[in-house]
Amino acid sequence: MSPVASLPPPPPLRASGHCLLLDFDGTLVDLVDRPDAIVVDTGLIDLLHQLAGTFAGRFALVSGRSVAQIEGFLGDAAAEIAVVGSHGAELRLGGRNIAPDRPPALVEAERAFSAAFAGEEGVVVEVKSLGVAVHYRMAPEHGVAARRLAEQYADRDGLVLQTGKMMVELRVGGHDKGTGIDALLRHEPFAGHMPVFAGDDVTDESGLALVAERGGVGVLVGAPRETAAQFRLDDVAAVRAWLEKAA
Ligand SMILES: O=P(O)(O)OC[C@H]1O[C@H](O[C@H]2O[C@H](CO)[C@@H](O)[C@H](O)[C@H]2O)[C@H](O)[C@@H](O)[C@@H]1O
Repeated sequence: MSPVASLPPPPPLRASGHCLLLDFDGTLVDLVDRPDAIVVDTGLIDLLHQLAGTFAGRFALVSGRSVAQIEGFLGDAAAEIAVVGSHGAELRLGGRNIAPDRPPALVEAERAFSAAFAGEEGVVVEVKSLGVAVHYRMAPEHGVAARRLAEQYADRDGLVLQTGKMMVELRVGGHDKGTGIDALLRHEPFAGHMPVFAGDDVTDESGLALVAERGGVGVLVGAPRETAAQFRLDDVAAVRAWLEKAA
């Protein structure tokens, strides 16, 4: 881990010998109040198409969202891109999906979250294929209660508690973005290529650490913090400007 210090911006992206892996929320799209309210503009869709071509298919999104959610946001563009979803638990590559079963305890947690926060304005319960999250960006005063409730369900059926930006989540354990990227790099066309990964959240740190271990390029997006990344960009706009130069 690098101490909190100023990291330089990343070098220009090179497709030759590299593969490109990008976090989604906070890296490619700006964070907004509600998980379903992100804006995927046509400029982003065009950029993703171009990057898939430039990297000859060695291009993946690595997200805490499920593969199905990413596909829903990207539409046809998703077909050309590999997706590591659900914090590393799911992999969709070449039209094939690899994912564990949904544990029954997630259904119970989903019911408990929905009951606890029903009618609480500003709290959003997000149901995912391998996780359930409580978002309190619009009502931060509910953060402590959300975490306490999540703690009650953590460890049931192997669920783990995952914190994120203004949210707490219960998700299938045994995976993280590092293990997800590791799995991806074992498959063609990614195998044998140096990974470049950019992400903003603490959940991206396992991915940044894995990439650093492999001698790849890790880019922290956002304010300086302790990180395994070697480079930093300020925000989504800076990430997109960096990607556009390569596309
Ligand atoms: O790994 P990521 O692709 O960065 O996904 C992480 C989480 O992103 C989403 O939540 C975050 O973005 C929301 C929309 O901007 C925002 O309202 C929320 O506060 C953020 O935490 C998504 O909803 C989660 O499922 C992902 O795990």
